[in-house]
Amino acid sequence: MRNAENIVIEMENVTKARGSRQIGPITLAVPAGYVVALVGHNGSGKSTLLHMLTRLALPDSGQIRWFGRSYEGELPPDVRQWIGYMPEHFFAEENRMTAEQAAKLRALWYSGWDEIRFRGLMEKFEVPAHTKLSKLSKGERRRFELAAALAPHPRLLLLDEPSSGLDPFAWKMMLEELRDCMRNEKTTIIMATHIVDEIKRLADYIVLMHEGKLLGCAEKDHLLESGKEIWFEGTEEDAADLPCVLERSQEGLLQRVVTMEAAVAAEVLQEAGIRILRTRALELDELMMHWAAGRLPQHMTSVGKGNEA
Ligand SMILES: Nc1ncnc2c1ncn2[C@@H]1O[C@H](COP(=O)(O)OP(=O)(O)OP(=O)(O)O)[C@@H](O)[C@H]1O
Repeated sequence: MRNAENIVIEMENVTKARGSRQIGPITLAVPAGYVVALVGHNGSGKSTLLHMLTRLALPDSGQIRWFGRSYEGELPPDVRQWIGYMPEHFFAEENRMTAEQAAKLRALWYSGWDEIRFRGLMEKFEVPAHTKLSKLSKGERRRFELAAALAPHPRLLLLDEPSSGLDPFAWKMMLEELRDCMRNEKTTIIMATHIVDEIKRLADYIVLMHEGKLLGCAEKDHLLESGKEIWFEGTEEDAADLPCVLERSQEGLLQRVVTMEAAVAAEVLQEAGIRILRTRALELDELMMHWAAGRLPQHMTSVGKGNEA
C-alpha cells in the first residue's frame, strides 16, 4: 500500500498500553485517496488506533505522521480541520445540545465547514435539527455524526464502526455519501468495521488487527480474486501437489481443495489431465477467518507493513 507520493498517515512502531493490554507496535502507511478497513475481534485495538490518529490518545512510543509531519501534543488547528472523525461512542459533552447547536460549535473548529452541505446531509438523513442530541435515537445520532464529519470536506475521514445502529436505508445512504467523497473529493478513509458488506463495497485495503497487533494488510480485490474452492476427481496425491492449499477434504474420488493460487492450481491439474468439476470464489469472511488463523501466504498480507507495494 505504501507509495512515495502523498502519504496521509504514517505510523512507525507505535505502541500504547491499554489497561493490562499493549496495542502495537503498529507500522502502517496510508496513501491519499485509499479506503482502509480496520478489522479484528472486539478489543483488538481498532478504536485505540483511531484515537491515536485523532490525538484523543497519545502513543507511549513510536511516531505518527499526518500529511507528512509529526506533532507533539495536540494537532494544530490547520491539520485538525482536514480530519473528520466519527467516534464509536458519542461525545457526552454534546448531549444537552441540539444538532444545530452542536454543529455551530463544530463549525468553529473547522474553517472549511460547509453549512449548506451540513444542512443538505441533515435533511437527506432526516435528522431532527432542534432536538437535544441525547434524545435522538442511536441511528439518528449516528447520522448527525456522519453529516458533521462530512460537512468540512475532510481530506481524511476516520470512522469507528460507522454503521452501528443504522437501519438498512440509512446504511445505504451512508455508503452512497462515502462513495461520493471517494470519487469527488478523493477523501482518504480509515474505518473500523465488522461489516463484511461494507468492506466489500468500500475498502481498497484490509488491515487485520489481533490482540493489539497489526497482523497484516491485504489488497481486497487481490484477496477476493485469489481464494477459490475447487472440486475435481483425483487422488489425495493430486490434491497435495497443488500450491497454497488452505484446506482440503475428500469424498470417495472427489477432492475438495481451498487454495489461494487457484489459477496455478488449475494449470497443474490441466497438465495432469484432470478436469475441474466446480469452482467457487471464497467469501471475504472465509478469507478473513483463514487470515486470522495465520493460513494466508505472507506475500498477500504484508502490503503496507512498511514495504513498497
Ligand atoms: N480507556 C481505556 N482504558 C483502559 N483500557 C482500555 C481503554 N480503552 C480500551 N481499552 C482496552 O484496550 C483494548 C483495545 O480496545 P479497543 O476499544 O481499541 O478495541 P476495538 O478493536 O476497537 O474493539 P471493539 O471491536 O469491541 O470496538 C481492549 O482490551 C480494551 O479493553
